[in-house]
Amino acid sequence: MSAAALSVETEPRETRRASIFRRFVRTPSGLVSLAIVVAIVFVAVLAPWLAPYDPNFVDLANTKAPPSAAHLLGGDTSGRDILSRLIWGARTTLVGALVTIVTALAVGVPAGVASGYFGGRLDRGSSWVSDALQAVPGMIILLVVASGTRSNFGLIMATVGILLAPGYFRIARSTALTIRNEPFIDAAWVSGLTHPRIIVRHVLPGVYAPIIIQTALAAGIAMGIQAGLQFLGIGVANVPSWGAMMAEGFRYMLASPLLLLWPSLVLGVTIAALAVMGSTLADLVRVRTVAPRRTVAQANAATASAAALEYSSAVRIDNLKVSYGAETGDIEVVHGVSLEVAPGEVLGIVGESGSGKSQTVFSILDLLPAGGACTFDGLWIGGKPIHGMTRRERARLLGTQIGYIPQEPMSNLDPSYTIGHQLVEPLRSVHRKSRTEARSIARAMLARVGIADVDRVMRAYPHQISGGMAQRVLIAGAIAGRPSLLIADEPTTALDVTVQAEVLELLRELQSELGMALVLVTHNFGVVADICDRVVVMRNGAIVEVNDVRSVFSAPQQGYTRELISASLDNSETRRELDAIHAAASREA
Ligand SMILES: Nc1ncnc2c1ncn2[C@@H]1O[C@H](COP(=O)(O)OP(=O)(O)OP(=O)(O)O)[C@@H](O)[C@H]1O
Repeated sequence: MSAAALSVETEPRETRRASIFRRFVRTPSGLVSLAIVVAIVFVAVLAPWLAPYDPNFVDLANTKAPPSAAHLLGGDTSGRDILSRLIWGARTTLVGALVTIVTALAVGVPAGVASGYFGGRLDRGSSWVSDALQAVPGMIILLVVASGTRSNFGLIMATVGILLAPGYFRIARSTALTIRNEPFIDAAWVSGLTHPRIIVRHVLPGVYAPIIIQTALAAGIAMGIQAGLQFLGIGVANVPSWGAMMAEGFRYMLASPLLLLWPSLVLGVTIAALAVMGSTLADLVRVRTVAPRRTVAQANAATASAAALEYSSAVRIDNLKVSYGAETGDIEVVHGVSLEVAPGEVLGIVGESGSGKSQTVFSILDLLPAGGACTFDGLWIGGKPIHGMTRRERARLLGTQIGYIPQEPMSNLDPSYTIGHQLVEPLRSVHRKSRTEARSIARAMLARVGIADVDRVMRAYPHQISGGMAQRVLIAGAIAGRPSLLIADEPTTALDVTVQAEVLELLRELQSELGMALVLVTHNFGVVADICDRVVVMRNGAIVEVNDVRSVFSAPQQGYTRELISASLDNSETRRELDAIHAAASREA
């Protein structure tokens, strides 16, 4: 591992946002639409200074007058200056759209994010409400609200916001659902972050781009609805509005077509500019869409019959059973597994694919996939009984007492944040360190796991570092809280052969230096021989053999264990072989 692996230049988050803005204004459609929207906002804000006349000032000599030097757009049917009314109408239109958007955002986004993130009954309930809202006839609701509130325009526009909220709900829900299933969310949870913090730090940044796009489009829709209502005569008569001007123009369309043309033109151009702005942004912003992986499941309450005894073990689980619901009934995939790891001991859990290794450690971590449920007679972590604890209490052990190193390093890091941020955040929120202290611990941890160029890695985004480096970063994060138990689920499987040896060596060093118990899930007996004190062999969801490593190799009790050992040693490199490969590679370099 060297700093050379960090060849790509680092690009801070702000720079990326700035580059989207630059690309947006470089496209002709982006530049023109933005210029129009900014101009309308400018006119609305400065209406009292820009309007040449009072918008309600009646000059009978100016009735239906054509454009002139004194009245650039002419006069309306009451002799009021059309330009002044259009300028003030911009203000009414923008304020109305703002009320709608703020309401729709405030209702739709939190509900959508919570629904997608937490799922379950909350999701079903909120989705039902959202579908119901979409099914109601909006115009009738608006007319009822208008008559019931004596045309209170603020309330009417807020009602439009509620009717538009399902659009925001759907976008926020689907984005949160996608992000929720990313491994880095589980990794954040395992590092001890709370749900609100994960939502704010990891989910909302993914939601904001599609929401901005939706807002541009919804603002146009809100203006259209507002004009439609004003066209029907809903609104305050002495407040100039584009919709009311259109209604008046419509009545005199044949005799004085300009009366209809001006308000239609400004409304049409504004809505079109917002629509173009939204679609240009949508083209530029790449919204992450990743296939769902796994979600945290509700573990069944333990059928804990064991007394609340304390043990001196780092972890002990008795009679673990894991099952998944299927149409034909529950399918049990782990059948009564019991194991115990002493403080400072390294236990390997080995077995072929599908033997139940990951399900066993996920049960200990309370991270079973959706649909999975586990029962056990007792679970103790750090000697303390865990059965009977709430999920929240169990979650507090993650990142403090238990560290977790996942299989795929890259997908367990949030691509939107720098490595430094992802290491510092749990230290600040879980371990209550100050920013400076957290940064210095993160730097020290990175140096400890063998990262040469700590400063650059702190500033780098996950895609700018290699897989081996990402795994070192995750190891640094897992040990930062000084856990007494470290669980590593095939931590080297996704890495190059040469890097695998280095990462194993690092794990071994850290384990003995920090005196942690280590549970290492692997399918490779070479890894077991290299690092473990004791090994549990699993097959078809059950333990078939438990022994110390020396005995397992010298006198395996089961034919299955013998097969696994010979398959591992035939097909894959032991660490010594890996070391030899690595040494040769270094000599050549
Ligand atoms: N989400 C799920 N739904 C249903 N069954 C599952 C699910 N996840 C795992 N299983 C089943 O549980 C059993 C044990 O899987 P587990 O992931 O623990 O295997 P493993 O030994 O860790 O394998 P690998 O080395 O491939 O990760 C398998 O039969 C698998 O099909």
